[in-house]
Amino acid sequence: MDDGDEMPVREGLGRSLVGAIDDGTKTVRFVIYEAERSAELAAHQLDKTEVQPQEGWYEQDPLEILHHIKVCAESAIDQLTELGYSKDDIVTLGITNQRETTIAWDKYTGEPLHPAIAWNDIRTDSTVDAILAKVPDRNKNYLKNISGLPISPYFSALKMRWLKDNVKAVRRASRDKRLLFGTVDSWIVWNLTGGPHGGLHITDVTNASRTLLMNLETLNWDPMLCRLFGIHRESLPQIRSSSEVYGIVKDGSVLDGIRISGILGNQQSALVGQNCLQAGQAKNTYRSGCFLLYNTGTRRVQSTHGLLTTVAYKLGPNAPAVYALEGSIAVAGGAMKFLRDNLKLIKDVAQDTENIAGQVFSTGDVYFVPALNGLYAPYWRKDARGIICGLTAFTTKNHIIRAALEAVCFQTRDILEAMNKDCGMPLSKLNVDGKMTSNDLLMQLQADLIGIPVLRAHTWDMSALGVAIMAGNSVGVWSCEKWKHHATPTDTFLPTTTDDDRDARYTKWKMAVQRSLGWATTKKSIAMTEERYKLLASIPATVFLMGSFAMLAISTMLKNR
Ligand SMILES: Nc1ncnc2c1ncn2[C@@H]1O[C@H](COP(=O)(O)OP(=O)(O)O)[C@@H](O)[C@H]1O
Ligand SMILES: O=P(O)(O)OC[C@H](O)CO
Repeated sequence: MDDGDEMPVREGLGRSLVGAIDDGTKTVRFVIYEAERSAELAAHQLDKTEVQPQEGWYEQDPLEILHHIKVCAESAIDQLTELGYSKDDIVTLGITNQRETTIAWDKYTGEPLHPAIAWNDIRTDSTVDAILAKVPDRNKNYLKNISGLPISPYFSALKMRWLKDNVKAVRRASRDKRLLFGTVDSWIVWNLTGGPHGGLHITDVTNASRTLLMNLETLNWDPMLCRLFGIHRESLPQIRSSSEVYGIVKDGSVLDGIRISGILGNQQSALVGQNCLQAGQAKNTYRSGCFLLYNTGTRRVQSTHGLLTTVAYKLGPNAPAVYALEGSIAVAGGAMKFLRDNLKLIKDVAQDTENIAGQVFSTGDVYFVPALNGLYAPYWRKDARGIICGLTAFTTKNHIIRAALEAVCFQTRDILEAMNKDCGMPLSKLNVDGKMTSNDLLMQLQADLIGIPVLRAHTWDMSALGVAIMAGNSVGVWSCEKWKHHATPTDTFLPTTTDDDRDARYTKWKMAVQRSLGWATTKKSIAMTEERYKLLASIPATVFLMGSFAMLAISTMLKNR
C-alpha cells in the first residue's frame, strides 16, 4: 500500500466479505459477497440521472455517482446486519465501472469542472472527422496498432480534448496545473481515498486501455498519443494492475478503513465473473449496450474485421496482462428504454418487451436498426442513424418491439461473424449475462438467430462479481485460480431454426444496416458545439489536433523512409 496511513485496516473477523461498487451507465450498485461460498449476500442499487443537453450529448453528474455509492453501501450494509454479519466482516472492496466516460476535476478543491461526458456521447464527431481528413486514406484504424482502438468519439482521449478546447474551467485548471482527468474508476478511487487530502489518482489497465492514450504493449501512457491529443501526462492517473491493494477508504463514510484492491472496467469484470479466464473463452453482457469479449490470453490479437483489442485484466503488478478481442454494441437495452421513454410503446422494459413481443410469432419482416448514436463494432459508422424498415399496413407495435429485441441478437451475430474471421475458431456456445438476459424471449431469439446454444448465467450481475473476485484475490480471501474451476450454473437456450432460415433473416438485417448508414452529417454537430460554447472557446476545437496530426504524419513518413 502506498499511503501508509494511520487508519486501521479492517481484517475481518474470520468471515471474509468483499464489497463491490458497480457504476453502470444507468445505475449504481453496491453488492456484498461472501468469498468462501462465492455467494451474494446483500445489494442495493439506485438509478442515475442522465442529462441529454443536446442531441447526441450524454452527461452524468460526478457528485451524484459519489452520493449513490454512499447510499447504496449504507443500505447494503444495513441488510448485512439483519443477516447476522457485521460491516467489519468486509475486508476489501472492488470497483467496476462504465468505461470511457470521462471526468475532469480540480486537484485542490475536488470540484468537477464539467459534468461527466458519457461513453456514448457523440459531441466529438466533428473532431474525429477533422482528424480523419488528415490521416492517410482517412483510415480510422490509424492508431490501432498502438492502442487497439479505432479513432471514434467513443474513447476518452477525444472527450478530454473536447473538454480542454471548450470548457474554460478545464483550460484554466490545466494552465494552473490543477487539472485531473480520469475515467469513473479514477474519480471514485480518488474521492474514496481522501480526495484533495491525498486521494490516489490511479486507474487500472483495463480502463486505461479504453482511452486511446495507452500503449497496449508497454501498458503505459504512450507519449506520442498524449502529444497527439494534447493531454499532459501529469493530468492523467497512474496505471496500475487490476488486482492489488491500492489504498484504503478514508472519506468519512461507512466504508472507512476498508482496503481497495480491485479495479476493472465493467465488461472485463463480467468476463472474470463469467469465469472466462482462459484463452478461447468468451461472454456477452446485455445491459444498456452489449459487449462481447473473447479472451485471447497473453496474445494481442489485432482485428482486421472491426473489433477492438483491449486489456482483459492484469492479476497483479508483476503478472502479465491478459488481452481480449471486443465487439462493442452501443445500443442494446438502451433501445428498450427508447421504446418506453421516446416512443411510449411500452411502460415496463422488462415485462412489456417480453409479453407484447411474444404476442406475435415474427416481426412481420420489420427490422429496427437502433443506431441512435451511430454504429459501433464492427461498422464504426458514426454517420449511421436509427431506422425501422419493412413497415406495412399489417405492422403493429408488437412487431416493432420484437424487432427491437431481434436487433440486439443480429448485432451479436455481426460481432460473432467478425470474431470468427479474426480468430478462425467459431464459438460453439455463447455465455451471456446482464440484466436484459432475464428476458426469456430475447434469449430464445438469440439462440435462433446465431444457431448456437446460449448459456444464461443464473446471476445476471457478473460485473460486480468479477471485480469482487479480483479484489478478494489480491488480499487472499478469494482465488482466481480456484474460480477457473468453478461451475457457473446456467440455463440453456437451444436454437430451433434452420441454417437457411437464419441466414435469410441475417441477409435482410444487413440490408437494413446498409440503409441506416450515411444518414447523419457532421455539419450539425459543429453548429451545435459552437452554439453552446461560442463564448468559451478561444481556439477552434480541431486546431490543436490538426497541428499534432500533421506532426504525426510527418514523423511516420520519416520513420518509413
Ligand atoms: N427483461 C428485460 N428485457 C429487455 N430489456 C431489459 C430487461 N431488463 C432490463 N432491460 C434493459 O437493459 C438495460 C439494463 O441496464 P442496467 O444493467 O440497469 O444498466 P447499465 O447500462 O447501467 O449497466 C436497460 O437499458 C433496460 O432498458
Ligand atoms: O454501463 P454499461 O453496462 O452499459 O457498460 C458501458 C460500457 O462499459 C461502455 O464501454
